[in-house]
Amino acid sequence: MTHPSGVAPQSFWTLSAQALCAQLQCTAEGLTDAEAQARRVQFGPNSDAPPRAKGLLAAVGRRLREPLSLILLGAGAVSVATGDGVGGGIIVTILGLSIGLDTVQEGRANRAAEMLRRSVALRAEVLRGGVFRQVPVEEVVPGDVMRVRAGDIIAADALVLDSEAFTAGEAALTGEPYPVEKRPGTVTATSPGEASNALFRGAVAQTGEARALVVGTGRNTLFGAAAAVLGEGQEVSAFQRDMHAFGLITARLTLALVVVVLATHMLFGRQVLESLMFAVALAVGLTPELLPMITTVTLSRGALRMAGRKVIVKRLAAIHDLGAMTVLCTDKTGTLTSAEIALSRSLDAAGQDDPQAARLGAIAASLGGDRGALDAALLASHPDAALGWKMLQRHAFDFTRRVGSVWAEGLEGRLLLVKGAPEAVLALCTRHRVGGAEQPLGDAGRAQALARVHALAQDGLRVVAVASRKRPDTASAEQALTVADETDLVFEGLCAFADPAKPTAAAAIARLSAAGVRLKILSGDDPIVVQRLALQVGLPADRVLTGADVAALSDDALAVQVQSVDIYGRLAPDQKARLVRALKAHGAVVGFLGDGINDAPALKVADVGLSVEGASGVAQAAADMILMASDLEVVADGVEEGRRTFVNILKYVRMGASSNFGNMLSMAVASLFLPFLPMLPTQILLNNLLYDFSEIGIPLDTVRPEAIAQPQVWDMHGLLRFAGTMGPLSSLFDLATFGGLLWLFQATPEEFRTMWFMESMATQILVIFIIRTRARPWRDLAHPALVASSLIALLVAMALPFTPVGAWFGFVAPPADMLAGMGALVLGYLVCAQWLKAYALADRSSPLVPRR
Ligand SMILES: Nc1ncnc2c1ncn2[C@@H]1O[C@H](COP(=O)(O)OP(=O)(O)OP(=O)(O)O)[C@@H](O)[C@H]1O
Ligand SMILES: [Mg+2]
Repeated sequence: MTHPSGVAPQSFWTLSAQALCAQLQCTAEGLTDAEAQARRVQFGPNSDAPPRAKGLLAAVGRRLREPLSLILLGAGAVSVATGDGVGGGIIVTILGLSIGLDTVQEGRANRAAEMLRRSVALRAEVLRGGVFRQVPVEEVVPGDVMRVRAGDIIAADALVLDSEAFTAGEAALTGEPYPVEKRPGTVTATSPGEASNALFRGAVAQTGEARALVVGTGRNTLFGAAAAVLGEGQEVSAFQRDMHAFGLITARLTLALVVVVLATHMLFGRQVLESLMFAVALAVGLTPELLPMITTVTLSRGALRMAGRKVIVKRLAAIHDLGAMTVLCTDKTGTLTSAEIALSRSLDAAGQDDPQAARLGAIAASLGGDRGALDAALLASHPDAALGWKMLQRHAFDFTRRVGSVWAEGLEGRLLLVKGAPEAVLALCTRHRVGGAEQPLGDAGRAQALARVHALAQDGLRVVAVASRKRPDTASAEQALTVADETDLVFEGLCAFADPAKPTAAAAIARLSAAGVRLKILSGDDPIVVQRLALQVGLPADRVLTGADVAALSDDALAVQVQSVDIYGRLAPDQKARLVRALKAHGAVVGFLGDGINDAPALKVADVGLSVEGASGVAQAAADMILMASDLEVVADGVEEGRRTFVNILKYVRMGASSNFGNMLSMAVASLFLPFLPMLPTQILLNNLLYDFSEIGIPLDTVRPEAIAQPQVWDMHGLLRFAGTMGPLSSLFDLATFGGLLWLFQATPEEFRTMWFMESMATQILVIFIIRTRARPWRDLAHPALVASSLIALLVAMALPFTPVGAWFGFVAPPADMLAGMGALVLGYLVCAQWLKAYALADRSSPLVPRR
């Protein structure tokens, strides 16, 4: 078999199909399963990125290479070398345990998320063993015969074998702004822009259908990099940025603290190795090393729960964005309406009921239609309309001009059939058909026709106008149709479609609005139809903007208008995206829900792109989540899950920012004044491991409805306020502990360390039950898993000093009076924390919280 580089991707279109088949050792009949399998091995998966090492070993290796792990390993080795075998063993064991805990948890979470992602992976249709089958895009191999239809993203570089009205949008690849017609044939030009017989991976099929021979896959394609739309390469979300910023702050604080501690110890002439180990242990204690794991586990758990509620998450971080969403923009058809559009009336140019307009429309839909609902409804009304007709040329429906045409030959001779939005089509008509005869159409006639459209729209009917024209016989069938052909038309009549509101829509909108999510309709349809629908589903519809209005507004003016206007009609695809951008500019977190080719730009721009199963490939590729049922109820469910997920992540962050951080800080400070170390390095590491263990139940924790009633945004100020309140509280009790141990009980260094270990474990672990909720702890019970992980960790910490194992760590069994004192302090701390919590968690007045 020839290597892929045997086919020069730069100019494969200059070769014939036979020549390419010979090179690729295949036929135009496609591959068998066995051949495809072998080629998959030989050529690799059809994806942009080289497969990342995902094995267990790789995951462990990644963690071992982190600076803290390396330092710990070094510290362990030094301990062993200096004769402290037990100390070295403990360090390495603790490191191993914490890496193991992390890897297992995260690995499981990642696998679950990956399975979900795969279930909605884009598919391509290829000929295998003689029949067309849907396979994941990754499995397309050179030699496959692939079928591409309107709305698909083209999965591989391929040579067209046959095509029907097929056009492809290559704007992102070649820069050609308009869809280009693709048909079989020979091309001598080497420039890809002129390769009218070639399909390129990453282009978008706009209309029609084609079969093509795959010649290049994955990175062995002409525009491999530009085709990243197919892959999972994704921008960093606001949530990931915030998490990263938080990580950076803690890392800097940790580093500063460690340097200060180390320098001071040196200055005081303490033992170098011991001071170093102490500083390293502090750093380990301070680092929220579980944050990535907790985040991944919580998010993937959220993704699983969402899957149970019919939302499949493609990009995990988008779960948080969904919970933070303040505005949801949606397309109209299919989400607010049932999408089972049916033709309800066909009118002639004079407004009389007459099937001719629908019949002509059905011919055009049948010969050169898209996979949209309107064409489907036309076809359903006249299934046999196109019998005896054949298409010569077509000009693809253009969502910006809202006109499309087909040049067809049939019973009535050669006719150009044009259909589209009434105002657009009527503007191109100079005549209309009255009683079978063509008559001039003046401004008055056009106004009459538009008034009829208006009346139909008032009844909630969407209207499409149909026009025709004889094309001069001199025009050759080869000559492509252009905009210039769509002039001087004869207005044939109107087709009106019923597209009733979904019965569930109003309730779902009310639910979203109660949850702080404002809905806006961004439609390409007639503003009157959109407005009527808005009223039916309970949206304020007193003001409506059209595409023309939007185009006339400056960015600044638009940013103001979008705040108050919720209904938009006659929008072009890029205007949908512009509105989303305008909303984002004002700090809204914007979701977009849509299913069409015309929705893809807006889906990409939105913070959360939502699409529907069965939507066009471009829309699905641009989306972050796929709804398995096109229903706003499902979105509302997803929003809840997104918020629940975020609340749990925040619990972990808050824990780190208060008790844990406070304890480590107190220890660092104490080490400067005490004549001995307040805790041994191995004890700190153990402390940290047990604390980490206590928190692995957080992703499962329950969340009360009132905690997720409003959009959740990451609020750095709120977090600082929290840390600034709870941190000092923790330090206060640490001071009390130190003082009590030193002066009241005159504890030995060993007793001091043991007590301080026990006290800090108890406070750190137990405070989760206070922090996790705004309510009283006993009114909002934690999930059993969190209770279990916390209590187990606590039990181990409390029992250890009384066991022989404790002695390895340098613990001693403390006397009863010290224990009683400690119990009282822990209780006091928890009571104070509960009391201060209301202040620390006070509602922030963030500008991101939406108006109700
Ligand atoms: N296949 C078609 N043939 C003729 N006209 C069409 C066709 N598709 C769309 N149109 C016209 O273009 C307009 C905009 O298209 P469409 O309504 O699909 O946009 P949209 O933004 O997806 O709308 P919606 O919000 O209803 O989903 C339609 O109202 C109709 O007038
Ligand atoms: Mg639509």
